[in-house]
Amino acid sequence: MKLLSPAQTRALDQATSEVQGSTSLELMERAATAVFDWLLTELQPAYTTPIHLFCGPGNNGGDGLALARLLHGAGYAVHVWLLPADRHSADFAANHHQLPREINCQELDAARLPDLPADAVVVDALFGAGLNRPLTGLAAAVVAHLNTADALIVAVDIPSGLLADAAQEPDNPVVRAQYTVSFELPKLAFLLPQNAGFVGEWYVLPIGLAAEVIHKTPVDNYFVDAAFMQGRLPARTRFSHKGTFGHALLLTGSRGKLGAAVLASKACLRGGVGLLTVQVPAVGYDVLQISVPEAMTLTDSATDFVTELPDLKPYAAVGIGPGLGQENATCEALRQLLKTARVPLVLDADALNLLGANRELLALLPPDSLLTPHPKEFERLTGEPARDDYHRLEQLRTFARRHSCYCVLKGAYTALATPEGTTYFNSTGNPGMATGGSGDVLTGLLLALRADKRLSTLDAALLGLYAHGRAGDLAARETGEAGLVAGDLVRFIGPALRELTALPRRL
Ligand SMILES: NC(=O)C1=CN([C@@H]2O[C@H](COP(=O)(O)OP(=O)(O)OC[C@H]3O[C@@H](n4cnc5c(N)ncnc54)[C@H](OP(=O)(O)O)[C@@H]3O)[C@@H](O)[C@H]2O)[C@@H](O)CC1
Ligand SMILES: Nc1ncnc2c1ncn2[C@@H]1O[C@H](COP(=O)(O)OP(=O)(O)O)[C@@H](O)[C@H]1O
Ligand SMILES: [K+]
Repeated sequence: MKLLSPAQTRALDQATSEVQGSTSLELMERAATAVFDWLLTELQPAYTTPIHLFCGPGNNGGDGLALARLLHGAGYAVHVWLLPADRHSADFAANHHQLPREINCQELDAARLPDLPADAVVVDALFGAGLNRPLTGLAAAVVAHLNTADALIVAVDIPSGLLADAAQEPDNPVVRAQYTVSFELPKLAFLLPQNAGFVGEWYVLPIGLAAEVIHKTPVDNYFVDAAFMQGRLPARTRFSHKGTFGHALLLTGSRGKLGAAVLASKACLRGGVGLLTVQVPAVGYDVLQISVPEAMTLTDSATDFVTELPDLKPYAAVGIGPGLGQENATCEALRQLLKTARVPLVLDADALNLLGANRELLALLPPDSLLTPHPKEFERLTGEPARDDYHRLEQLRTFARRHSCYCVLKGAYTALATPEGTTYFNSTGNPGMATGGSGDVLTGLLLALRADKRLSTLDAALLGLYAHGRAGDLAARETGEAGLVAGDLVRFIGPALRELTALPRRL
């Protein structure tokens, strides 16, 4: 799915009306009906549940008024609160006109803001995508009032006061919703940790906006969902052999961190690599041979950490980082790798920390390298703390462009920035994956996919991120989130990849 800017969303609304020969008022009715259906299905309010709709002067308020009419028509107890304004949008006015007289509808007054009991549902339809400045005065007072209430808050399109795709001052008034119900496409704001307390759990409801217009709209940001990924992994042909899927080399492990080596190795094998060779310090030889018999093991001349590079000729891709440690000799091996590698590289964990501590090495990164930092590792890479999540995304884009690499920023909606300036946000995964070793599993899986010559760098990265999160979702069904450990992810890589495999062509 594409992530559109507010200006593009407005243009899409207009183009939809033109292409479909419908009016914007009809579009508003579709939007309100979608929220109505969602409310009844997901929240299942009792007929006695008080539903308070707070409506602003624009089309977001118009959505709220149309929703109030639909809820009232279905027999629910609604109360409409209007934010006084000099000007109203035409579709607001049309829906205001259509509001049945029996509905209790009042203007908001700062001196007498309504009581909102804990069992009430509040619908926040004050401001949506049209927000162009921080809320002040009565609007700000209403937001503060909603935020102190115990009622359940459902934001229409976006919590009022929040910008759809840009940073704002931390103390700007913004509604803290439990649910946000948006239309057709998600908004960038929903994907950033700093907004989680405002957005709550979010839903995107299809309202039939023109698919052909969305298709033609150029964007920098994508939300990677199942439809986007379906069939991206080519099926294996009958006569495939080990060579088809590549021979990967993984440089990993140090004393006390061989678990990372084992997890990454297992993930690489489950990711479908043809052959895997793992270079570990001597202390890791028995561990690897016994835990991962499918992998070949090379031992370093050093006992406790990796210091050497084997001859790189046999390998289709090289991964480095999990459990590696940051010894000087390891850094030299990394430098050697960056200088000599002519095949795809996947760099993670301590390999990134070494890059951060020796930033001159960044100039040696071969083009199309894949880096997988979490936010702290990313900060070490750039050496500049991010002001907020938007700034960090900007840094990510700049980094990927400047170093011609594919850079991942791991988290709840892991972002992948490409050298061309596009950012992809992964949709799979769950908080159960916030457990030691999850990242090592990702590195192994990505290494397997980079060794597969059938895949572009972008497809390998997207498949790896999506399948890793999906493996987490499948695992959590069995273990629950708290009980999930990184080894469980390994078990579900196969099923996750199977879901993404292209079906044979049929007539
Ligand atoms: N996406 C879709 O497909 C569909 C979208 N639909 C709905 O339309 C919504 C967007 O509606 P919208 O453009 O009328 O803007 P909205 O957010 O109601 O603001 C209204 C006006 O408020 C003003 N204003 C701005 N900031 C302010 C502030 N801080 N304090 C005070 N005033 C402020 C500003 O006017 P100004 O004062 O600048 O002239 C602005 O124009 C969208 O979120 C969704 O709910 C559906 O109906 C159909 C399908
Ligand atoms: N709340 C979450 N939702 C989805 N994925 C998550 C969440 N928390 C962590 N993850 C995923 O788990 C992995 C953790 O990686 P990392 O921080 O490197 O862990 P480690 O260093 O312990 O291996 C990342 O791929 C990240 O995207
Ligand atoms: K809103």
